[in-house]
Amino acid sequence: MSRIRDISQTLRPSLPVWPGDTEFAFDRTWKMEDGSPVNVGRMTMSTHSGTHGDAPLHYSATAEDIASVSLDPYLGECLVVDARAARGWVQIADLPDLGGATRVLLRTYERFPHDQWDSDFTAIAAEMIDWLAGQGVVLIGTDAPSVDPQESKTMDAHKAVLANDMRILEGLVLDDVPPGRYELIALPLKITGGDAGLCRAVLRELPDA
Ligand SMILES: Nc1ccccc1C(=O)C[C@H](N)C(=O)O
Ligand SMILES: [Zn+2]
Ligand SMILES: [Zn+2]
Repeated sequence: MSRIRDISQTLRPSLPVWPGDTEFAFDRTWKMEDGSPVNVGRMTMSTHSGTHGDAPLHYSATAEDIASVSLDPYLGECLVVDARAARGWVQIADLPDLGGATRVLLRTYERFPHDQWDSDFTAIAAEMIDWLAGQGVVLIGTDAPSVDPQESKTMDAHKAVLANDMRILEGLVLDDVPPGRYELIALPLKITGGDAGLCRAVLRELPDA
């Protein structure tokens, strides 16, 4: 059985979220301790909390919601890239030979900031998004909470993703993942009207070529 690497954040009440966004909350509405035959919980959270996939609707008011997008980009072979040397933005020069990979996941953190919000995360240069699209890349993933800087108002990287009809994964946890090729499985929740979908993202080792 090939090894599975969980590259997802854990949803919990102390989960750091985008400044001003909805805090993650979970409580139990049916309790066995109260005589219910089952335990049932409910969650309150932002669509962009934790590890998630953006829908085109997030950055274009007339584009597809997360329930409508094809699942193909979120399933299949990917390349994990160690981009920790990038400063401020990941640029084309920070990339290795992609070897034809169509899904690229970028590690920018030495250690993922599980316990505090990082406003100064490494974004992705829009020119690099365009270049990746030219290389046939259909999905870009990052351990950062966004492909654009936190204070961005122009959302250049998201707009480049839209122009190239690519897909995005954000909030991945890649600390212990050696660079290289893996099978990506990261299916966003199917939410009508959703501007993003929570993912349980995993990587599976590929059989030896
Ligand atoms: N929660 C937010 C609230 C307002 C503005 C951005 C966010 C984000 O989470 C960024 C998002 N993950 C993005 O796709 O860039
Ligand atoms: Zn997002
Ligand atoms: Zn985004």
